[in-house]
Amino acid sequence: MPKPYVIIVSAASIDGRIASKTGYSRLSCPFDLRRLHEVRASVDAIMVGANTVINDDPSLTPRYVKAIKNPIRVIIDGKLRIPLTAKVITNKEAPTIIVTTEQSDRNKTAQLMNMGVEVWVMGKERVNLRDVLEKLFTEKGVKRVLVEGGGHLNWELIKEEIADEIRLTISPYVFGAGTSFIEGEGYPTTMEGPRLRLKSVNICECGQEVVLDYTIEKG
Ligand SMILES: NC(=O)c1ccc[n+]([C@@H]2O[C@H](COP(=O)([O-])OP(=O)(O)OC[C@H]3O[C@@H](n4cnc5c(N)ncnc54)[C@H](O)[C@@H]3O)[C@@H](O)[C@H]2O)c1
Ligand SMILES: Nc1nc(=O)c(N)c(NC[C@H](O)[C@H](O)[C@H](O)COP(=O)(O)O)[nH]1
Repeated sequence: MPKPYVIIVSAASIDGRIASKTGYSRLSCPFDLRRLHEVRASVDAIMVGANTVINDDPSLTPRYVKAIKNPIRVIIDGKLRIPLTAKVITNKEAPTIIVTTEQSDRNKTAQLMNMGVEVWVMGKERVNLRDVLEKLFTEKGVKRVLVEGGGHLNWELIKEEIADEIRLTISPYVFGAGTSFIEGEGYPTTMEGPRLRLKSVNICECGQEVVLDYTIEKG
């Protein structure tokens, strides 16, 4: 089945953390944020996990650049934990789809739908991310997806061999603990994980951050 091209973009400390142990996650400099918004403007959908919405309350709009359209916001939230006050729900600048499972509260589903949000139930206990991408492709015409984390969602997309490209900015900070860029049960050796191919390395305009771009080899 066809699926969209999937790019994961994050910023990490030099020890690979995208958030500290207290959930602090502002790592990108203004130049890097602008670069992130350029990617937002180039995609049809932006996907994040529930914890990223709960922690950061992002708008997920490409507002730092001139964009032709606002991409669809796709929130993966197996138990419908995100608050009804989240900007992805209350801010109507872009459509939002929340993807959940049969575990979620039906009342909350109804409330969300009343608030103009599309809710997709796609799985008994876990959302099947490949199905979500195929549905986005076939029903919404989504050809390119930007994934903005967090670590657990990133892991699932890597594990399921769904991600096509990784753009990781290394910022000049150390957290020593917290959420890793890719956070899951992990691979025992380099043999089990995906093979990455370096596409480009750039020093950010701020002079302190390094932007790594890797494609993920298939098969
Ligand atoms: N620095 C950065 O670039 C950056 C980017 C994004 C997020 N963050 C930070 O990362 C942290 C969040 O990361 P995280 O790893 O804790 O969470 P996450 O954002 O990856 O969300 C994980 C949650 O999403 C839901 N989910 C994901 N996949 C699912 C599936 N297949 N089925 C059902 N539900 C699913 C579940 O509720 C799960 O608990 C936050 O602190 C945020 O600030 C940093
Ligand atoms: N590339 C990147 N660098 C960061 O330093 C950071 N914190 C994120 N995090 C991604 C996550 O989705 C955030 O919540 C949004 O970056 C905030 O999104 P808004 O500007 O509010 O739309 N991403």
